[in-house]
Amino acid sequence: MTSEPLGVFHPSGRFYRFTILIFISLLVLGSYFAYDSIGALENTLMAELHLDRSTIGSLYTAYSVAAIAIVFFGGMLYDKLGPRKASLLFSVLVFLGAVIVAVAKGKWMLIFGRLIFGAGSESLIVVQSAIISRWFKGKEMAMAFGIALTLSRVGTVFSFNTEELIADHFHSFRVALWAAALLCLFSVLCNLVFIAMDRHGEKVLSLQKAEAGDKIVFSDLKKFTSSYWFVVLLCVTFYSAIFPFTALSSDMFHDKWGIPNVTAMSGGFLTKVFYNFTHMFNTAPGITSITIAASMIFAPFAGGLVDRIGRRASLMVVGALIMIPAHLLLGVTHWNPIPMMALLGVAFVLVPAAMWPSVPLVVEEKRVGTAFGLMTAIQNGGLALFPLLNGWLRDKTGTYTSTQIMFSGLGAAGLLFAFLLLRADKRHGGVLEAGSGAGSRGTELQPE
Ligand SMILES: N[C@@H](Cc1c[nH]cn1)C(=O)NCC(=O)O
Repeated sequence: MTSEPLGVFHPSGRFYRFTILIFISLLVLGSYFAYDSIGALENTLMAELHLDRSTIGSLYTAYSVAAIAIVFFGGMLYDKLGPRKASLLFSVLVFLGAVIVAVAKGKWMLIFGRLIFGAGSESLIVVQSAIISRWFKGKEMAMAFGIALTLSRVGTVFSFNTEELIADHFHSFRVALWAAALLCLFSVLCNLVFIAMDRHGEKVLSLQKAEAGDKIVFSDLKKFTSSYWFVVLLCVTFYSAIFPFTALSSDMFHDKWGIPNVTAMSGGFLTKVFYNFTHMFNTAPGITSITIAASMIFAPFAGGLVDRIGRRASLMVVGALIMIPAHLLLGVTHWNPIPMMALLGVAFVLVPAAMWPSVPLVVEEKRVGTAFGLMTAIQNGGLALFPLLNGWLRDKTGTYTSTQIMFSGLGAAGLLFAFLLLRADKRHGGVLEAGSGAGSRGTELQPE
């Protein structure tokens, strides 16, 4: 009997797998754009809505508080709906939250919008991680995470480089916030394509029904090894020194170095966008986005490298180490900030590329959902606290020196956790340091 050749677009093939990856990545494009639209528009928002920096920080805090609550209590919802319906529900929440932010008349409505937005957005990111693990298990997993990060970062980089421009061009910051909401709607449409492809793939490949992504199963907590906990601790310290920093860094570049928010340029809107991108190093939000652009460009290559050489814990050590001088020099010197932002960019390439794909390697397969959910909840604890502290310290002291020392300290704590991870991984057989072929999925791991 001759077997039918499988088409190029068969769910078991690479082409199908990577196409589905594109849509699962675009699922969060809008939310990444909208997440940082606050940071990108901070000077305009502060002027137009009479907000202080602590309030800008509190908009990030509201996002993370909602995220922590939903990740802990949203488990039942996942159980009932499954990730496809849940992803749809959460992407609609993201869109709704972005709309509320766009129409908000003052601080409290903005905070309410960010709460709704955060509840949807972080859950969507966890579903995304669980789906990537499911489609790329034992395949190009770190590279897949890298590609997903790249497409997410496109949202962030565009946010920092177009939002002020949109507000400036249309003489209204609301148009810029509506642009963010529209992009969230685009992500809802991408979600529909992903759902169709995932359902088809599941049927054709007789895949196990997709499990709930992020339900926290409390009895699982004591089953996790120290390697997992060190990854989580590094995650919270590392990201607390990145996103809360970028939330206000455009203001720092404007305030401390006098760098403008948009380039003075006449012409049509698209000409201005193009000019702004090509002169990214001349604007405060553009300089903020250097770090993110580095991660956007290099994440898939770093992921491919991690798949091949392993050395995940060592790369996390290097990334955390680089962060310490980069933040410190931004705080205590008046040197050109671009090289420091580039250094932070290197850290932002290395650590996420090695960290997120490490999770499925250090926990048992059936606990991957819990592991990602818990890590996201704890990460958001830092993302809730540090933007507030950043804004508060800046408002109190009148400079960003103390906040930069704080971020540098977070880098030092991250370095300590990365070293402890390296040591714990040695004890657990070096699964994180192993390259392709040599690494196991850690199913034999036992709690200490
Ligand atoms: N939990 C997110 C936070 C975020 C940033 N922008 C939108 N949400 C996260 O940490 N994602 C991983 C990453 O490296 O961006």
